[in-house]
Amino acid sequence: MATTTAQNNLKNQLFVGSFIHSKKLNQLEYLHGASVCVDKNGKIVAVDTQCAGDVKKAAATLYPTLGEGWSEGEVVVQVAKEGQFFFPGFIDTHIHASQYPNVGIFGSSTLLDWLNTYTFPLEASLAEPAKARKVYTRVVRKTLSHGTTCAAYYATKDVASTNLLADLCLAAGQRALVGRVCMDTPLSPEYYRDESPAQSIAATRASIAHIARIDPAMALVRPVITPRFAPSCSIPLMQALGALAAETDLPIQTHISENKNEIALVRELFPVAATGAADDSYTAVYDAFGLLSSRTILAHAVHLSEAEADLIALRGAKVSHCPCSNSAITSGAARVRWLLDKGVCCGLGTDVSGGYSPSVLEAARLAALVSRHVAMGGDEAAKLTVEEVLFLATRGGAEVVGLEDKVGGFEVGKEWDAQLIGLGSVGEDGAVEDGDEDGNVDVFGWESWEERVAKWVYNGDDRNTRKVWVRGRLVHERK
Ligand SMILES: O=c1[nH]c(=O)c2nc[nH]c2[nH]1
Repeated sequence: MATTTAQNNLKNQLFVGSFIHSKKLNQLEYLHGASVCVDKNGKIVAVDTQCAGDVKKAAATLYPTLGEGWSEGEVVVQVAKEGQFFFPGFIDTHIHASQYPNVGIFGSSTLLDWLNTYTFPLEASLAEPAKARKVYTRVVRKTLSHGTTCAAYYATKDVASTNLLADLCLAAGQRALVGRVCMDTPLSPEYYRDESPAQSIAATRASIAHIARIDPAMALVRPVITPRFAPSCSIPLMQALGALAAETDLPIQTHISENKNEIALVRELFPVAATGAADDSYTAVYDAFGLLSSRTILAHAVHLSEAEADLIALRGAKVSHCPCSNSAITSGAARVRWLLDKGVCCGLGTDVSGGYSPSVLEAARLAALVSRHVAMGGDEAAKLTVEEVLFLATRGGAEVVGLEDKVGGFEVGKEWDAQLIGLGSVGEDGAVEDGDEDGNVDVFGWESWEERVAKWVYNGDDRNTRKVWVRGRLVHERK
């Protein structure tokens, strides 16, 4: 596996072959023998569905759309082989970069003891620069290798290493929201806690300023205001973070209603008399502090009441569904169909390291399985299809992180955030022909395209992710 760092001098590009992307929640569009032209800024300038996979024909139609100043020899052509397809990059709407070394390490814990036993000690240790560099370099490379072109990252409370994570995303060419984690209550140990609300805000501002310096246009990396979750933030800190969000218009990410003991704790720590909230629900607490808006990403949302889901829909806040973590640390089964039916926008989160896998494809697969458990619990309509989980992994995720105008599908005007997927093709002698001997997906040739995609969702992994681009730049290539 090799990850290519971002190239500085991007060329115009022509991609030719099969393209698959979500049209809507329950529909994938299959474009075969098509071509997509991407300009030097990484923007899709033209899509041709009529070229029958003929590069010359595609070039004749599409090159003029590049406008002035291009010449034929300068356009880089990438043709997907028979059976391969381009797919939009995955969007991980909730991942703790700082917890990556702990993937798979959670024993039999549940949220609150998991935080104390495994999570806070590791996160605190990343204040050591060399360790932070090692961990963050690895997590960015690893997620890119799984086709994650955009991630909403939690770092730690340490400003220097949070800034380093932003630097590394930019250098590797990964689109990212990077949040310095705010937490000032005794829920976390003294060695890993903000000294005061004022210090927490000052540190957050320092990280925001750094990210604004390294990527002023927020072309790739942007800051995200990150109250860890209500129990780790005091009332004055929650108020100050709400004010900061109003002042900066930045996105917000936090956790909500993941675990029943956590919900009871929120009720205890945030009585209505102290917050002025409309009621004593978890959602009303965020709302009372101006932290529930269309720019808010709420991870988990497992145990919401009817009224809370309605309030989330009303405010236009978004939900990051984290089926891997919700299963691993036994938080519960989020009712995604119920949220979608209420008009709540949902995406997928790996939630490393509550979740044991950094792969959004794995999150998609687990979203399908968890929805079947919800269905077996009595809600037959809860089952999510392959088309639906892939929508959540791409277009849904794009909306969750506020980038739906830029990424998530292959339309003119969007940026080329894409992955080239190759599945193992079984030959006459039973051997795999596609240089993919070690892959997990075997295609025999008689499957429909819908069946191939289903096999990818249920059996695929990073071995199928041959190339990955962000804003037109090749950021990962599997050798
Ligand atoms: O899954 C989770 N991971 C975390 O790090 C965390 N912190 C608060 N609540 C959390 N939930």
